[in-house]
Amino acid sequence: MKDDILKVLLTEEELQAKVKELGAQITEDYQDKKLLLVSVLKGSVVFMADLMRAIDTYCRIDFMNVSSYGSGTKTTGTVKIIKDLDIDIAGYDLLIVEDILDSGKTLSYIKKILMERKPNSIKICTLLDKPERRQVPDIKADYKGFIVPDEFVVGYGLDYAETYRNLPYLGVLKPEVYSK
Ligand SMILES: O=P(O)(O)OC[C@H]1O[C@H](OP(=O)(O)OP(=O)(O)O)[C@H](O)[C@@H]1O
Ligand code: HPA
Ligand SMILES: [Mg+2]
Repeated sequence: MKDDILKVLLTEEELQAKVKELGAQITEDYQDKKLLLVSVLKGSVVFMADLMRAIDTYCRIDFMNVSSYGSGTKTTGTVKIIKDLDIDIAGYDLLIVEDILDSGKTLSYIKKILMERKPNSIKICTLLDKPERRQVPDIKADYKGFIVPDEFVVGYGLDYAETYRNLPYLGVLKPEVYSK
């Protein structure tokens, strides 16, 4: 698997240090709030698992599964709900936890449908932001780890064709992997 990686963009140490920083900021900001962390499956699962342990205030967690990339590297533009939240979010301060903000279609769709359910507040925490690829201009992250260049990245939860999510770092694949 490691042989498929062309270059490492963010090391395990860099990712872990940033997660600690984000967790500390969220801890401070949500002291007196009713925090609900909403992890968007499957890409955010690794980030979520680390981030929640870097947060030192009361919180609940829930999961939502949406998908728009199928098995390729381009968004299909249609966001599908595969699994909805389990709990009624009215009155909660939601923090949507995402691995990457790319075209913006996934997060703008999720934010819109969750706002209709009248939570107390909604904010977005994304580990990665790829602003050069944005198609929905008004979607912004409230907490952001790193800005990444316009390249398809894998690892730390992010996949290509459902593979490479288990890499502990973030990398770019060799071009020949896509023609396999
Ligand atoms: O800003 P966008 O262009 O919408 O892209 C971002 C979304 O795409 C990926 O999810 P994907 O739909 O591939 O499903 P996955 O999380 O299960 O990998 C990623 O995890 C984000 O959720
Ligand atoms: O760069 C990416 N890598 C993996 N999944 C993604 N979903 C949106 N952008 C990406
Ligand atoms: Mg995702």
